[in-house]
Amino acid sequence: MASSLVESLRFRVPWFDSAITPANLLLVSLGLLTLRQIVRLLKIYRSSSHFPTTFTAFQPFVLPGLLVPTTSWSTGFDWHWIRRFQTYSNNNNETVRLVPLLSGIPGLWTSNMEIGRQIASGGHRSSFIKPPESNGVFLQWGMNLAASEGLVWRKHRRVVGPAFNTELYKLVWKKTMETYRDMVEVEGWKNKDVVDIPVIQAITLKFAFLLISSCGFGFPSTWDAPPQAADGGMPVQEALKIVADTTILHLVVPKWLTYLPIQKLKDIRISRERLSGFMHEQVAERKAKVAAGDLSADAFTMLVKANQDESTKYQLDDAELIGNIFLFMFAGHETTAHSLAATFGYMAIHQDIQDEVVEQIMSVVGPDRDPHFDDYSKLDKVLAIFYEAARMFPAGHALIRMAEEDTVLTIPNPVGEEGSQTIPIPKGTEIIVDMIGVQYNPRYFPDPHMYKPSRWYGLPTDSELFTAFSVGPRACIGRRFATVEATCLLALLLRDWKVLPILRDGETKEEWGARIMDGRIVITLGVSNIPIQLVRRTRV
Ligand code: HEM
Repeated sequence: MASSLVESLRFRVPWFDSAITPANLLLVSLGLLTLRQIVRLLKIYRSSSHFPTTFTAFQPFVLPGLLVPTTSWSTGFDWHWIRRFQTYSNNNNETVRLVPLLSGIPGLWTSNMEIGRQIASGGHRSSFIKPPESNGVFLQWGMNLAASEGLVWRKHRRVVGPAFNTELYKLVWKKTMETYRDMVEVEGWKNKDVVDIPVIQAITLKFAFLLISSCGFGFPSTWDAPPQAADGGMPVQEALKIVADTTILHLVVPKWLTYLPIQKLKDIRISRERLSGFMHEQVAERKAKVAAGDLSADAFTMLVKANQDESTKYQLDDAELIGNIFLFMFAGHETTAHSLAATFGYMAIHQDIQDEVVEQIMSVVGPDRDPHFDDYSKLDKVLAIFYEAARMFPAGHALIRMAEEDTVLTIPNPVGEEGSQTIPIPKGTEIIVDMIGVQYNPRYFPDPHMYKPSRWYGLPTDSELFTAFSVGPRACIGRRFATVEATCLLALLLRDWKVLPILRDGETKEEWGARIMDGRIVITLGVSNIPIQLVRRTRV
């Protein structure tokens, strides 16, 4: 059939033979692909016409949109933070369609968590997946829980799930206490009554890093510089720090550049080589220890144990085990540190809330004894100040998904109207659960712009009413790790110190708050640099 068509064309079109060149075939194929893409985009565009449209120059989160700041005509990577009070209220809808005119594809952005639940809560049968291109940052060490989908995700979840257990959380509690004491000693706060901290993030980032190092990787870690390696090479703790700090750089720097005699670039390669060798040795060592029943409670050992306990069909290989351990570093380090920093910022502004929380710490723990892991669930006001800061600055600010097949969404009617509507969603539609939009949605939070930890008082610790860790099977597996660490650190620090803002001349606390408590997105959402002062509390 095809050959007779070619023959008849050859007969009727004299220049036919000379027209079939590789270049022309390539052009025609490209044309057909472009046409297919246009038809697909039109289908997505038409099907989402249910929602109000915001036009923009570029799609955010994708080059060149990533490089263009948010302005009135363009949505940069932080547009959902900058326009958090306008996007949904101006459109009178909890979901909007963002249509890029110059580059990118149209996408839906929603601030409604019932829609979010349908899209992002996952499980292995979901019609929505994370677009593969959004997983680059997670995939530098091996397949893992966050980057996988479907049955592969289920396999990872079966092994990773049991590693997050009470023994691990007790270890987090213990290491938080040790690290706090170590920090006070090394920073020289022990003999001071007033400590000025120009950027609290320098402290919280280091703290969260050491906690992941010790409780995730099982590395001995101290607030002081890491001990020198016996072989004179780069200490593994230092290698881990460089790896954590250069994640993005490693994605964009070509490998050959890391062979140039520029120390910073060389370090990217050397730290990775050092850690890779070390981690493979560690897997072997831990397998032997687990087999001998010699267990420590860090997530790495627990992961190896959970893997050994699985039937062979579901076991992860060494690269996948290592991929998951590094995932804990990427997913759990900055997120926890930023949320802690925001908590300190709000404590500095709200002395009344700080006093109320210290009262609870005193009544549960008392003035002198070490807090116990059993105190965790009783310190609900301490957890609440962390939750409320994490609500106002949700570190995981956007859950990006794509429809893997033609499907439907149930859209709840506006507040005050019963019922919902079902709308079709064609394959390929990108939907973003705007976690900033969700956390500032008045449907869920009256006065969403106000810091009110009392919203969370008395809430069971794992309640899904708190949504900044996401919800459902695909919610944050490190939630309890983060909240146990935060509760213990805040209880210790607030019991010893009063947190105050470092004000400029003539500045009020409110002005300080307006100047300082602004969002900054570098992969995760955090607050801009927060300067605080600690003043030792006098005990009566
Ligand atoms: C305040 C701190 C944290 C916040 C706000 C946070 C937030 C989130 C959110 C919103 C998700 C869902 C992402 C998505 O579906 O696209 C997530 C997933 C995840 N988080 Fe966290 N996280 C925090 C701390 C941690 C910690 C401490 C760890 C590990 C020790 C961790 C490990 C993970 C992992 C492994 C996933 C992927 C789960 C899966 O795909 O099944 N997170 N986190």
